[in-house]
This record gives sequence, C-alpha cells and structure tokens, in this order.
Amino acid sequence: KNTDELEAKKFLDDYNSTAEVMWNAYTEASWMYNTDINKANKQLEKNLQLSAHTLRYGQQARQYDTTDFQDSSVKRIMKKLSDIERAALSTAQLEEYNTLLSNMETKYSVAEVCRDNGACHPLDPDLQKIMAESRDYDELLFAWKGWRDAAGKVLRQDYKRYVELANTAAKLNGHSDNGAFWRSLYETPTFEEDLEALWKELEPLYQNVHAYVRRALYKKYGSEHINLKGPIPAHLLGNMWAQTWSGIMDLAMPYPDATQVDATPAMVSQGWNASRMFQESDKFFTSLGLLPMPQEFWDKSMLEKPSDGRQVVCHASAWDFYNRKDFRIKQCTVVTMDDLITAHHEMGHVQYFLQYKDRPVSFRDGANPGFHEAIGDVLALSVSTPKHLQSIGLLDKVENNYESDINFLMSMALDKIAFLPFGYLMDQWRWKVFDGRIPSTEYNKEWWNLRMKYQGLCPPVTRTEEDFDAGAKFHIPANVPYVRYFVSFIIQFQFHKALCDAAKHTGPLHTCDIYKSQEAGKRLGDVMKLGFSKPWPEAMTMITGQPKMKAQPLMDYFQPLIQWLEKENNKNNDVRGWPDYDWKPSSTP
Ligand SMILES: O=C(CCC(O)(O)[C@H](Cc1ccccc1)NC(=O)c1ccccc1)N[C@@H](Cc1ccccc1)C(=O)O
Ligand SMILES: [Zn+2]
Repeated sequence: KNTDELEAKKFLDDYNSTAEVMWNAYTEASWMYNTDINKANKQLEKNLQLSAHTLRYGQQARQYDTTDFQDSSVKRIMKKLSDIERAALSTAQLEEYNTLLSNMETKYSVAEVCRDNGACHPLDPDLQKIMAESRDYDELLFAWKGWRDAAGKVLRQDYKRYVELANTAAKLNGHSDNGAFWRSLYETPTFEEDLEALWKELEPLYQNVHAYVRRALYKKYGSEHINLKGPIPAHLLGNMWAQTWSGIMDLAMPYPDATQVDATPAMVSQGWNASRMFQESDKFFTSLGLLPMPQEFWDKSMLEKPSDGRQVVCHASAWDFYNRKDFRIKQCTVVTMDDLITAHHEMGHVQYFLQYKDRPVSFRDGANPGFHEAIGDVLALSVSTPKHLQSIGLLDKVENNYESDINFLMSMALDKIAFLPFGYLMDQWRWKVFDGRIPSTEYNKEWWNLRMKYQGLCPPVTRTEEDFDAGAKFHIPANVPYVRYFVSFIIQFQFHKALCDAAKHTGPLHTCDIYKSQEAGKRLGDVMKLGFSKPWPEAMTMITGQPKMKAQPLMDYFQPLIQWLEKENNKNNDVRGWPDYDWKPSSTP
C-alpha cells in the first residue's frame, strides 16, 4: 500500500477540484428534476457519472495506508472517500437503484386524493390544511386514509427491492446492512445505547403530554372515539403523521383567556408572503453576526409552489451547489407560523453551507447529521417566544404571567415533546427492515407495533399488509434517514441553553431570545465553520463545554409545564400510557 503522505495530499487536491465540478453538475440536474417533475428531466445519467467519479477516486483512496500520516485531515478525508456507497453496485444494479429512488420520490410527490365529486387534493397544501384545521372525525379520516392509499400502498414493491439493493451496496462497503452504514455516520460506538437512554429519560414527559392531549380529544370527540386508557386514533393529532401536534393547540390550550401564541392570523392579516418570511429569518441570522443569504439565493430559490401547473417535489429542502456561490431552498411555503418555523429550519441548512463553503468538499457536511438539522431550529426557539413575536408585530397582547407561560410551553411541547417518539421510531423501523428483523411480509404490522409502543397511537381503521403506511412519510421513499431529527430535538436545547448563557440571558430558559447576540452567533458560527472536519463531540464541546448528548436542557426548558402536567393529569385521575392497548376505535363512520 502507498504510504506517501505528500502523494496523498496531491491526490486529494485533484479529487477536490474534480468533485466540485461533478457534484455541481449532479445537483443542477437534480434541482431541474425536483422543480419540474417530468420524464425529460430524469437526468439519471448525471447520477451515473457522479458514481463513476466516486468509484474511481474511492478505489484510489483505498490504495493508501494512512496509519502513519501526520495530517489528521488527510486521514479523515481518505477514510470518508473509501466508503463509496451506491457506487459499489454494478452498473445494472446502480441503474435499477437510481430508477427505483426516482420513481418512489415521484410517486410520493405527485400523489393526490380525490373526492366523489371529482375534486382532487395534493398533500401540499390541501391535505396538510385539512389535517391541521378540520375538527370533523370523518373528514380527517378521508384525508388520512386517502393519503395512505394514494402514496403509501403504491410504493411497497419498489421499497422491497430498494432495501435489497441498499443492503447490497452497504455490504460491498464493509457494513453488515444499510442501517449499520447510516449509523456509522455518527462515528459513535455506543450510538444506539445513547439514544435509548435519552428516550428512557424523556418518555415520562411524553406520557404526560399524551395523557393530557388524550383528555382534550376526549372532550372534543367523546367516548365513542377516545378511550382514556387506550391509544389515540392517529388521524386526530393535527398532522398527517401525528409527528407534531401544535395543529390542535386550540383543543389543548390550558388557559384560553391568557396570551394566544399563534402568529398565523397576524401574518395573514398583515399580508406576509413567502419572501417576507425568509427575509425575516435572514434578518435574525445576520443579527447574530452570521452570514446573509447571497443574491443568488434570492434569485434562484423556489420559495412557493409554482402555479404554472409544473409538478414539483414539495417537501422542503436546502441545496448546496458545491461551487461556493450557489445555495437555494425549495419550499412550497404557505403563510402560517408553522411554515415560518420551517423557513428558519431550511435557512439553518443554508447558513451551514455558507459557513463551511471554503472547506474541502468532503468536509462540507454537518459535524453529524443531527447538527445540520438543529441550527435553524435553535434560532426558531428564540423566534417563537411571545416576546420576539411581539417585537416583529405578530402578537399584540403579551402578558408576563403564569397562565401565559404555561400556554406558550404547551404550544412548544405539542411540537417538541410530541415529536420525540416519532423521531425515534422512524429509523427503529428502518434499521430492523435493513437488518432483516422485519421481513417485507410484516412491514405494516411492525410499523403499527412501533407506532403503538412509542407514540401510543392506533390506526383509525383496520390496516393490512396490502397497506404500506411507512411509505406515506416522505423520508421513507426519499431514502432520507430520520434519527438525525431525534438527535436534533435533543441537542438543539443544549445549544439553546449554551447560546442563552453566551447572550447573558437571565431568567427561565423558555423566555430566552438570543436576537442580536454577537457572542451567541460567534459560538454557533465557529462550529458550523468546522463542517465535518472534526468528530462531533469536539464540536459539541465547543458549544456546550462537554462532549455528550444530554436531555437535561430540554427538561429544564419545559420544567414549569412538566410540573403543571403532573398536577393536571393527577387532578383528572388520568392514567399515563395506554394499558388498553388492544382497544380499537369504532370504524363505522
Ligand atoms: O423533513 C424535514 C425538513 C426537510 C429537511 O430540511 O430536513 C431536508 C430533508 C431532505 C429532503 C430531500 C433530500 C434530503 C433531505 N433536508 C435538507 O434539505 C438538508 C439536510 C442536510 C443537509 C442539507 C440539506 N423535517 C422533518 C422533521 C421535522 C423537523 C423540524 C420540525 C418538524 C419536523 C419532517 O418534516 O418530518
Ligand atoms: Zn432539515
């Protein structure tokens, strides 16, 4: 093997300059396709060219023995290049794999649900609006079941074959299966144990929120539809996947006469549009001394669903074109508080791109995937405070009293605490599919076992193995790992606490708004500049002073609500959990 470090450095310079060109071409083709889904834009050949480049350089990288190299960056990049992922597949397998991925993402993105009167509804914005706003049990069921028939069911066969090919590629790269490859990106030998420990710490918080919300839904839909000792029907939580529950905040508001927390009405009445929402977010980032969006971002992003009949992939995403100049967001934005938060989430990805743009291509990634997901959400924790919303004119009356605090914390808990079991179970299911513990004959049974075990949900109507409900969630057909979001929802509170300390915040954590704090911005910016150049515990230590994921900052943030929920659920004599686990909602509409 070649142990010449100087030769290795020259090889990496050559890789880096050619990789920028190849990645740029691939990303441009992918953007064309995502923003105008039609046959002509399949652009699969750009994908094949990129894989040929990855294969060629990956094979060369494997010729080096970097054990005695001095430069740790050279060692780190060589190691990363040696995992060539799908490029390890044969040409025929690779073409099949890329075609499967493209077809699954297309089927999901063009799916729609039609009524008897012929009116058809896409997920964005129609079905998402119904799931958030309708309080009609059967209308919710129409959207919920219709979406799973239109988008999930049709993907089952494609998915089965995708799993086989993904596992083949993973094994060719030395992993036991594709789930093992996905977990390897965290470079943490105890990753699964760490996640389980975090979940066990946070499960009691979730069970308290679950019991309280079940009681609120019982008041609304009655004992015919809700069993106070059972799982909650999955279509009543204000979201198509019951992953965040702030859509039903009106049903769960602890003190209806205290401060409202929803900025949507003000956004609509003041005529906010998508561009204004992203400008607002850009202002927050630059207030911290972070980088503004370049003009090219404003010129080339797709911030609204096109009205010219083009089919697009509406699920939001941020794009790095690997030429250090071109960065975009694609989002089918609607004017709601929820989408203002999503705008910050996506802008967090682009800020990361801007901060690490001068690093070698191999380091233009998050310290771990959870870091990339957390940046925007950290800023959104400050933006969401009633004080900040009032300062940007989106809330008029804001009171500083106990009831208003509890209302605010409830609205945050319905998103952040409700999400934790979903963020955890998504890849529990996929890791088991990839390692064979879940055979394709049990995809749906095991999906609902996990939905019951972690979220305390049940399907509103009987499910069979004809269905493929996991496929009705974007990330499954889109081959996007999900545990990154569970990690993000933990570490974003660690970052928030650290940045609030840097901003010299005093008082309860949930009232902190880091707006305009240069100290907070510097701490965050310095970590983003690292990209993937250092193991993530080093990046974690730079922000928080210690190297581990910790649940305590999240629990500190919600402390007042945790106490309130304990008292409230005890007052209602509500059971925590769902001991009547085999209860079924009446399916007669
Ligand atoms: O999926 C997203 C937001 C989209 C994204 O920004 O995470 C996007 C997903 C994606 C889309 C296409 C291909 C790959 C990934 N991720 C990015 O755009 C991205 C991620 C890492 C680096 C660069 C861009 N959020 C998750 C979880 C979530 C996050 C925050 C609040 C609520 C829910 C969801 O909606 O279920
Ligand atoms: Zn994201």
